[in-house]
Amino acid sequence: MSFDYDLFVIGGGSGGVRAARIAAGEYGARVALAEEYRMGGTCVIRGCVPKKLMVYASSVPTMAEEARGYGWSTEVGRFDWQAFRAKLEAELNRLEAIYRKGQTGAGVTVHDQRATVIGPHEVRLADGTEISAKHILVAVGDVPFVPEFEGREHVLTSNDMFKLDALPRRLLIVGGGYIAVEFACIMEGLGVQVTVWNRSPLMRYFDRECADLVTEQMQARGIATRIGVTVDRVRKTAEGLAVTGGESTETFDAVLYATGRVPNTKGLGLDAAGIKLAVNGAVMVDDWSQTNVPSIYAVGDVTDRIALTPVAIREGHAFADTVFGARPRRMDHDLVPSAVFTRPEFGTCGLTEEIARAQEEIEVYATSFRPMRSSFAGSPDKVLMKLVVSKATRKVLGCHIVAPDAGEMIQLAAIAMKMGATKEQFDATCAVHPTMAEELVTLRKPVR
Ligand SMILES: Cc1cc2nc3c(=O)[nH]c(=O)nc-3n(C[C@H](O)[C@H](O)[C@H](O)COP(=O)(O)OP(=O)(O)OC[C@H]3O[C@@H](n4cnc5c(N)ncnc54)[C@H](O)[C@@H]3O)c2cc1C
Ligand SMILES: NC(=O)c1ccc[n+]([C@@H]2O[C@H](COP(=O)([O-])OP(=O)(O)OC[C@H]3O[C@@H](n4cnc5c(N)ncnc54)[C@H](O)[C@@H]3O)[C@@H](O)[C@H]2O)c1
Repeated sequence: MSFDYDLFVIGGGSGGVRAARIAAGEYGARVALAEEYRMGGTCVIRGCVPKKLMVYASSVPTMAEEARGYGWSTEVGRFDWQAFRAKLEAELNRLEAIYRKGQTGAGVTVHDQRATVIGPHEVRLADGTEISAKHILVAVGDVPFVPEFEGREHVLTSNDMFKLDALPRRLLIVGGGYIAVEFACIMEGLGVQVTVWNRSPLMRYFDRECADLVTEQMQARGIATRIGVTVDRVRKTAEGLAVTGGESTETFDAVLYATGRVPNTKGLGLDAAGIKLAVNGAVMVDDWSQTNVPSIYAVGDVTDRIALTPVAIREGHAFADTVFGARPRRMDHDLVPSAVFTRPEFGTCGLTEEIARAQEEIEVYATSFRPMRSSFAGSPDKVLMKLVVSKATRKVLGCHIVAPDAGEMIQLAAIAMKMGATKEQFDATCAVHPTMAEELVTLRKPVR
């Protein structure tokens, strides 16, 4: 049977572009890709990249404060959101062009429109064109989830945060995961009065001690938090958006919902093609990212495994190696490190103390202190370095860091953990002095 292409990729985000580029560029496959919005996907256009640039912008007042602590007579001045937004848009256009060039340069045919699946080897583009392919890769990502309540149409999602006409004076953020706490710190840094409402403690699935320290420091910076509350309704009034949760009503200029994301499979034709979906719409795949329909694979957030860009990229790459490169490779989802870009940052890899303790006997090594840099500047900020160690094997099961640049530090600690390093091997590594990270190799006695 002959097909128009060897591979048709639906979605030009982290997972899709990597798979398409490797299949076409390295293995010579005939590949087409459809993207309905902007090339690069969530990470490049409305996720990691613009978010991190906003993190940098929002960190400047803290830097200025610190500079004063070091003897500089500096004032931070006024933040110009319009100027920043114009630069951000130019940067995203530049990156989008690079991603597009990466595809066309590798020989991928790009269709700038929506595609849906109409059979095991067939897709239909929004303009009605039908295309056949030996393999189809579903890499459509996920979309913000906003629960049902009265006034839901008045709230924003993370997609809107990069395009605001003006910064709100008073912002309510609902949720307590990555997106909620990152935007809380960003907006506070940009001068917005921020309140966070969540039904459970912030960063619930993270190491409790670390999540609590990040929460305390967010509160110390002036971010108001209300835990154990859900929103009943949002009403537009002359003063702003009146939000009612439980007994009380407060008024804000904008409300951001960051209550998770759901797989983007609505209307994609997957059930009609016989593909098994989970209850939340996620595409069910095996370790090779293959669905129950052998010609159709899926990678990235749409599979609801670990929703991070480097994971989507590796799943896409492993798929291309396996199917087109005759190099069978599976993505290893164990010990994937990540960072929450709060202020201070929170880097994490492996098991939380709570999960590890439920599984086996452990020792916990931890230290919390005011680092030299902030202590000299007169800032109360504290850092926390923590190792969770198996009593039986001595392996470091979890490493959790709350500190400026914790994302950079956890990347390196994760290499040792992936190699199976024991606590004694961490200890055998000589410290770099004076640094914060040296504490990771000088934690002598367990605290628990
Ligand atoms: C605010 C925010 C911040 C984030 N920060 C980080 C971070 O700091 N670090 C990190 O690792 N991860 C971060 N993430 C998560 C990261 O962005 C995702 O894990 C990653 O983008 C997933 O890649 P993907 O290929 O699965 O999907 P996506 O990148 O979402 O790509 C899917 C693409 O498919 C397109 N599409 C969908 N349906 C169709 C269709 N039918 N036809 C054609 N095209 C279609 C979409 O337009 C989209 O471009 C963040 C996410 C958000 C929302
Ligand atoms: N730095 C990073 O790596 C980074 C940054 C942003 C996003 N991401 C990825 O994107 C994913 C999505 O982020 P997110 O913050 O939207 O989701 P999340 O799953 O991290 O957090 C969702 C939050 O919403 C709350 N919630 C869920 N349903 C609710 C409801 N019906 N009513 C009230 N509250 C509700 C949950 O209790 C939780 O606090 C993350 O899991 C992560 O994988 C990663």
